[in-house]
Amino acid sequence: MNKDQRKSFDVIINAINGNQGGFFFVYGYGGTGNTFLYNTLSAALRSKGKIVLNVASSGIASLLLPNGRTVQLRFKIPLDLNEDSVCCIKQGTSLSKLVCRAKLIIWNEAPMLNKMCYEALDRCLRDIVRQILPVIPMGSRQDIIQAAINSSYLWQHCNILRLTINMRLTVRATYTSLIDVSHFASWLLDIGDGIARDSTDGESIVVMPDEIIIQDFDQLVDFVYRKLLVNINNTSFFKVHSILVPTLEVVNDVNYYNATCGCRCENLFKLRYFVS
Ligand SMILES: Nc1ncnc2c1ncn2[C@@H]1O[C@H](COP(=O)(O)OP(=O)(O)OP(=O)(O)O)[C@@H](O)[C@H]1O
Repeated sequence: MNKDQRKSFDVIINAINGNQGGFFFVYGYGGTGNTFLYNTLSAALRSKGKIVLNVASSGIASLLLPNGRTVQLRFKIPLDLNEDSVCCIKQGTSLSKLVCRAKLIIWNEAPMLNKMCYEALDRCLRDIVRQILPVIPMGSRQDIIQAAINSSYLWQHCNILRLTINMRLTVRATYTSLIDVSHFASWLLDIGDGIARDSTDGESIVVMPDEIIIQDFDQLVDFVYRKLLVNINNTSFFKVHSILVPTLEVVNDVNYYNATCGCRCENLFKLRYFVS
């Protein structure tokens, strides 16, 4: 573990070993090793026979944790929430016993959900014991802030632990490429923080450096599916080579390119995102 991960690990493990209880928020942007830390915590506690409940706000995020479940499934959080909602866990059931015996609940991608989810779990637990914000359809900026975890009454009890080292970029970097990598990591952070360019009005134009731009499909397909024809029947090759694109039109363009160059690539996922 790096020093940030070690510090967070120790704070959480000490709180568990000392039976102090606690509510922690691990604050780290993508690649700083959040998942690595959760997996290490789970393994450390489970290896001593302690119960860890790994949950996540989405099905995809739950797959990243050992025995992960969605939070709605694990804690029976109602889908239609209001400020008085509680989880549908009945006293005396095996689920309530499991939750009571758990030493740690790890909630991956927590800020994605409305604060009413945590508050429902909090009420239920009282009875029996730089990420994506919640999606509010057609909601304004104020609506989203109002629904976010840090607007909850629980936030004042939260101990914030920070992860700052981008492990995804540094783990395989050679000593000489570390400087480039750290520049790239801080550029990514500036984009996330909205300070890569002037953004006083909430919008800004970010100029992408030439070296990270792929100009045409030839280059793109060659870059992602190098040695494609050799691996055409190798399913594990396609598990680790995918192209994410912003719109359906680009999916069609890339598929068309692949089809016409004699290659069938079915691993083309589309990703819609909005930059504001
Ligand atoms: N202490 C570490 N030692 C070695 N490798 C590490 C360490 N921490 C993280 N990594 C590696 O760095 C990469 C990114 O880590 P991880 O997936 O945990 O980040 P993350 O913050 O969860 O990212 P994201 O939010 O984008 O999923 C992974 O390949 C992971 O194995």
